Amino acid sequence: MDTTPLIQIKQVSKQYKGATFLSLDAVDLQINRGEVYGLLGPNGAGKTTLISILCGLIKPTSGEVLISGKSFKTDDKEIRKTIGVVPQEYALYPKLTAKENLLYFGSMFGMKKSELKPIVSTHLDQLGLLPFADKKIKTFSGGMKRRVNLIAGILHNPELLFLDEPTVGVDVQSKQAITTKLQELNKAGTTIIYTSHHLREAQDLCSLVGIIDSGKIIAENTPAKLISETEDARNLEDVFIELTGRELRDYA
Ligand SMILES: Nc1ncnc2c1ncn2[C@@H]1O[C@H](COP(=O)(O)OP(=O)(O)OP(=O)(O)O)[C@@H](O)[C@H]1O
Repeated sequence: MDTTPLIQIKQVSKQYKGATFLSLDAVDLQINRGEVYGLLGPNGAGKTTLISILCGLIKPTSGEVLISGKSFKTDDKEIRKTIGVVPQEYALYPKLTAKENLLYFGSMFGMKKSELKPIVSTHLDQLGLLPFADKKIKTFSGGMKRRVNLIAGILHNPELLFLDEPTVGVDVQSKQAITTKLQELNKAGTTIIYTSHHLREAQDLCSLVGIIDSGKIIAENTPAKLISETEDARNLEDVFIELTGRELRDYA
């Protein structure tokens, strides 16, 4: 069995061009296979920045990221085959149907149409979307688009899946369909790293939680340990407020 940590983040910092501050400040993190890791933090904490670096979308200013011991600097293509990315913004074409979108995204992973068709149908079915497979995305609700967005990231059965707020702005039914699907993927062996502002959801879903604030990881543990080790905390929201404070985090 491969005992190399799936993700190693060593002293990763990020200062965007023109910025006067660090969006990530010397982050060290190690994530093992099989985890559902929730990256939680207030607005502007650095969650999207960290996840974007981990999936190779942007480069850190300094520090090192290793995925299965490999670096994007030398093994970019190889790493990309093993990861799936579900971004915060929809990556879907509104004028194409759900099925057409998914066949297109699957082809980007080098998958053949004949191979893709049954995979697309299975995922659409499991997420309650099979009756809408041939309808254009522009007619879909937010929750339906989020579910198609998720499928687009998992067609190639990635070993490691990154999701940036996969349940933002969806109704309870869609939220449940998405979290159930994530649990099934994890059971089947996919390691999941995701960001969310839904702390109740993260408490139920995550095996490990990292709380990030001002570009630094300020706490990391299982949800149960974080709750039991924080005085008077009844849930993850209490822990979050205790660690990050009540002050509003508006930024522009
Ligand atoms: N492209 C960019 N250029 C300059 N600054 C940026 C850029 N993207 C993000 N930032 C800044 O970096 C900091 C971290 O932003 P990031 O989007 O990673 O936070 P977040 O935790 O994902 O926030 P949210 O919960 O609001 O999505 C913020 O101060 C943000 O303004």
